[in-house]
Amino acid sequence: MTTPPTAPPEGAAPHRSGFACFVGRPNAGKSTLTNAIVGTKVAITSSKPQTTRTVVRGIVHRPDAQLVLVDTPGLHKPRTLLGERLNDLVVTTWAEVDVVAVCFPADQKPGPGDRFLVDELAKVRRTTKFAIATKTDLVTPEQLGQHLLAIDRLGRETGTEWAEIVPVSAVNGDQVQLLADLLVQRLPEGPQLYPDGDLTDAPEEAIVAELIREAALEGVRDELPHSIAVVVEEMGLREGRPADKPLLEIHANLFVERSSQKGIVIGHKGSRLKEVGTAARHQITAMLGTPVYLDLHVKIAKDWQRDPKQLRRLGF
Ligand SMILES: Nc1nc2c(ncn2[C@@H]2O[C@H](COP(=O)(O)OP(=O)(O)OP(=O)(O)O)[C@@H](O)[C@H]2O)c(=O)[nH]1
Repeated sequence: MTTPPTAPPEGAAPHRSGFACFVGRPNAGKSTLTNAIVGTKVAITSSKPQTTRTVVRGIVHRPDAQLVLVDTPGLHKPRTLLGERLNDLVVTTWAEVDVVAVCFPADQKPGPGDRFLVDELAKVRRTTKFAIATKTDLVTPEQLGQHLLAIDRLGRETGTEWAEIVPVSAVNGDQVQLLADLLVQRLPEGPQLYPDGDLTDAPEEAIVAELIREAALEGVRDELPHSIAVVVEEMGLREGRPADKPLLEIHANLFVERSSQKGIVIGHKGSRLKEVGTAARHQITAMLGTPVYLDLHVKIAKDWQRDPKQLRRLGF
């Protein structure tokens, strides 16, 4: 029997591929760790990731594996129905990835916010859970020991089984490679999900556009399966705001193909567009950590999916 050309050489470890996501309180060190694992160039793909509600933050390409790091919006104690629905969305995403890694900064004791997050995570049965003690360079070995014990305790108290508890410092690179290896070990066998070259610098505009598109598709996916495109026209911090009260101002256009679709997106007297705006705003705020002013306009780009010029304009 001949071996198919795609099979790994005999004795070689099988190629693995899959998704992991870092979660944790604001400032836990998630982005810095992502950068450390992926390399200096954090990447995002233009193609749609397999999981629907996530944004690809970076891709680790290795001969033996492809590890795709995705972002989910932050989890918050829900005060409103929308808040609850956003949290449900996060939990759904956790169920779609292979590993969720909770970051606990070593210079802070795990608190009620961490417990809430871990409690929610515990509901996601199948996904592998890692605990990461981040910023280990900021504490003494004794303090780190206490921290690891606290993480272990939190796991037991919430019924969460940590597959690994890994201390890392993204700043001095300590244990970052080990963490990458441990994550890869938990990925299923599978081919590369993205081509090697499929990386560009991560523009926050792309993330924002994707979040708006997701919000706009919510509930109308069947009616408008692929007809919505979003382009962020302008995005920047509003000038003249105090440093501790930044406001991210975003102007975006939502393109549909026909006027009937415009009606669906806008809704009765604009009610639906308002909901879309609110949901997107919450998502963007949760993702980027800055309060957002979002200005959304719906436009028709006739049959954009069939028009190469329009497609380019819309970033495809
Ligand atoms: N000393 C030290 N500082 C770190 C380390 N990792 C991150 N930091 C710092 O901690 C702060 C927060 O790091 P981020 O990576 O932005 O944290 P984050 O979890 O992505 O934050 P949000 O985007 O707010 O959720 C930054 O000032 C980092 O420089 C580390 O390993 N050691």
